[in-house]
Amino acid sequence: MADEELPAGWEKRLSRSTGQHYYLNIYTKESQWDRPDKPADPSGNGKTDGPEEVQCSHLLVKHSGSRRPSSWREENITRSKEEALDLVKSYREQIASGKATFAELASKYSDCSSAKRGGDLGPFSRGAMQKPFEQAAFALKVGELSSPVHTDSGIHIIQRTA
Ligand SMILES: Cn1nc(-c2ccccc2)cc1C(=O)N[C@H](Cc1nc2ccccc2[nH]1)C(=O)O
Repeated sequence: MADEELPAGWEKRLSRSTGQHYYLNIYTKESQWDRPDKPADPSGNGKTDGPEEVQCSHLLVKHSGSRRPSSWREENITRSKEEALDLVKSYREQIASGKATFAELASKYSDCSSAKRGGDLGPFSRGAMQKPFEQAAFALKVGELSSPVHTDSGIHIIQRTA
């Protein structure tokens, strides 16, 4: 069945990381997960809610409940969520205390394929990543390290780099 016409001013986009569709207001570049039922507001509210785009690195520790409990490091990931959280806290402590750099630990221990780039995900705008990750990333100042962030992929530490 043909996809129903979208109200004027909206574009349907596909999120690279979640595989879900989201909707972009072509005037304000704001995005939303819910399908719009009225034309996009061209004026927006005039206020910008922080940056349009951020760049982040992350270190992901997957667990048995992850959406895809497999990675370049381990074909079948069986650790529990609690064990994953303990690991994430330990990595965060090593980075925060200067014992290791973010890139050193991400390239060795991250269960995301971005490990090969020291965890760098490149720049992304709202709507591109799973919501909990997006909310945490856009709340960080440049250089700041997040607390552990839970998504369907596992448990992340995020560092905003730009
Ligand atoms: C969103 N993304 N970008 C890359 C990436 C980016 C740059 C270079 C190589 C890979 C990999 C991924 C990705 O979804 N990886 C998944 C794990 C994952 N899930 C995420 C959820 C949010 C943000 C990053 C995430 N990474 C995987 O490898 O199973």
